[in-house]
Amino acid sequence: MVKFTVTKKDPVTSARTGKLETKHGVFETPVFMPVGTNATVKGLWQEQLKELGARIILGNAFHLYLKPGLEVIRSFGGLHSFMNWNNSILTDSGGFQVFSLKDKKVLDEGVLFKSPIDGSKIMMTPELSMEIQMTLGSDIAMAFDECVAPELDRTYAQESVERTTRWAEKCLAYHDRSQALFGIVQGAFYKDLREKSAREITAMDFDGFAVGGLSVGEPFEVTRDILEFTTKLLPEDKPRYLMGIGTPDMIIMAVENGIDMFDCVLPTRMGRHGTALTWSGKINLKAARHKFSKEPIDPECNCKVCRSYSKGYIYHLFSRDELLGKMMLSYHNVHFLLDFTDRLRNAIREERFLEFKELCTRKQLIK
Ligand SMILES: CC#C[C@H]1NC(N)=Nc2cc3[nH]c(NC)nc3cc21
Repeated sequence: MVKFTVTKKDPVTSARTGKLETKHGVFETPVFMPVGTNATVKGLWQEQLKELGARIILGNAFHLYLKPGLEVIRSFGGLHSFMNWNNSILTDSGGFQVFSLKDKKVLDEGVLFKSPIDGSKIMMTPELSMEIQMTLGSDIAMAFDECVAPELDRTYAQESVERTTRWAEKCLAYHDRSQALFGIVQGAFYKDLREKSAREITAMDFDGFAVGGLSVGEPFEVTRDILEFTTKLLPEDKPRYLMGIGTPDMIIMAVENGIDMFDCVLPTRMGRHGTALTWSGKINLKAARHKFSKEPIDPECNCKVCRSYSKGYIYHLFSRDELLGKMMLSYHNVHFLLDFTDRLRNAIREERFLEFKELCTRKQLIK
């Protein structure tokens, strides 16, 4: 179970702060959750995540079911002890991952696909997704949903919303509630389908609600419009989670619309490719202009990388494709987003949210 309380509401916007308690600790929201798909946040080890202040990370039912598999996870007594992480974990259900596989078949009982690891046939069902997540022992599990490409026609989008609702009912019927269970609202970019999905999913006994299927390449204004519409349909007293977002402009927009939780692979993915997030925007550490720079990545950042290493050194590491360069930028970017979210939370608490948003606009962190 999770205990969620709203602790402060912004007087002007839907932004709020909250407190979320799981059996692995208490943390404040809005919260950024680093993604640790294969039981690792790529490029950082758990002590570094802890020192950066990460209080909850993501795992993934689909990936962990394929490898190392449930037998190994069971033998370690769950994901927390397997990866030696004693803060909170949210596991995704696999819905999004199976959706991205090319040769899959969506049936009423679930999704039939070939394992990308050994080609074996697997039927991922709502029940199997729940079994996997209960075995992982995460603090928060996600319902198994059908993810569709947003450009799909309305007819299929409607069928998919109906399937996601039926699968949500199966998840609730099967789950033993040994962990919190969140429902996921779908409906692509159709407001009437978003309303239908929100009405059906929030009528069920979930501990929190996620909005899926946004920030998949659509214009920012479309994301904002659909998110504003959908979030208003979610109960105020339960956590609201926007899946898969994590750039400063998306975070500000999501929080302004009442979102409490968000996750994104971007900080570590961008880190591995040489891009750093800074308080004056993104910089590419592979650019030759940094070759002789004695400066830190970001003079406004107090992370260990910015306190000890120069852009010139990191440029050199990337020029030799050295592992350490990727690790340093991943560390810095995760720190940046956790620090950004901390400052955002403080701004809401002190009724300075719009001031903070204005500061981010001036710094060209957001549009
Ligand atoms: C359609 C849909 C949907 C959501 N369903 C589940 N189970 N997980 C997700 C993970 C995501 N990551 C990103 N990144 C952009 N978007 C996501 C959306 C979902």
